[in-house]
Amino acid sequence: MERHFERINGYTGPMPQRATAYSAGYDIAAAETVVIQPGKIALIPTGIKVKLGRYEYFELVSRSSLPRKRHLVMPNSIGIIDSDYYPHEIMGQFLNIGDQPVVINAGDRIMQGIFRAYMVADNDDAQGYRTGGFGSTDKENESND
Ligand SMILES: O=c1ccn([C@H]2C[C@H](O)[C@@H](COP(=O)(O)OP(=O)(O)OP(=O)(O)O)O2)c(=O)[nH]1
Repeated sequence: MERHFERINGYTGPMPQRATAYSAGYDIAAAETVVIQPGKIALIPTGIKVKLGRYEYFELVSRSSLPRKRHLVMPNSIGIIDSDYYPHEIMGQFLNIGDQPVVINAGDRIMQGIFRAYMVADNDDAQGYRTGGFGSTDKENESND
C-alpha cells in the first residue's frame, strides 16, 4: 500500500488528520512535550513515519495561527520528507521568536503536511538511498553547522 502514515514503535498519540473533507493538509501533533527557550530552535518528534510512492514527497508547513498565537515559526520554512527517509520519524523544526519560553505539549497540532509530486530531469543519474536526515547526505568536507 502506497502513501500512508505509520506509528513509530511505542507512539500512542493521534495520527495525522485532515480537519475537513476539503483540507489539503494533514494536521500533525507533537509526540512529546518540549520547552523551547526564546531565540532557540528545537526538533520536535511526531511519532509518525510516512510511506510515499515513487516521485512523491511529503511537504511540512506551518499552521497559519502558530506565529501570532504561539510565537513559533519553522526556520526551514518548509520541511521536505523524501520517500527514502522512511522508516525514520518525521521531525518538526521550530524557532521561538518570542521573549518567553514556549511549551509545546504532546498532542498539540503544531504543523501540517501535504502529499506532493515531483519531477526529475531527463538526464538525471542520481543513485542510492539516504541513511537518515538533517545533513546525512553532506560530503565529509561540507560543514553542517
Ligand atoms: O522539517 C524536516 C525536514 C526534513 N526532515 C527529514 C526528512 C528528509 O527526507 C530528511 C532530509 O531533509 P533535507 O534533505 O531537507 O535536509 P538536508 O539538510 O539536506 O539533509 P540530508 O543531507 O539528510 O538530505 O530529513 C524532517 O523530518 N523534517
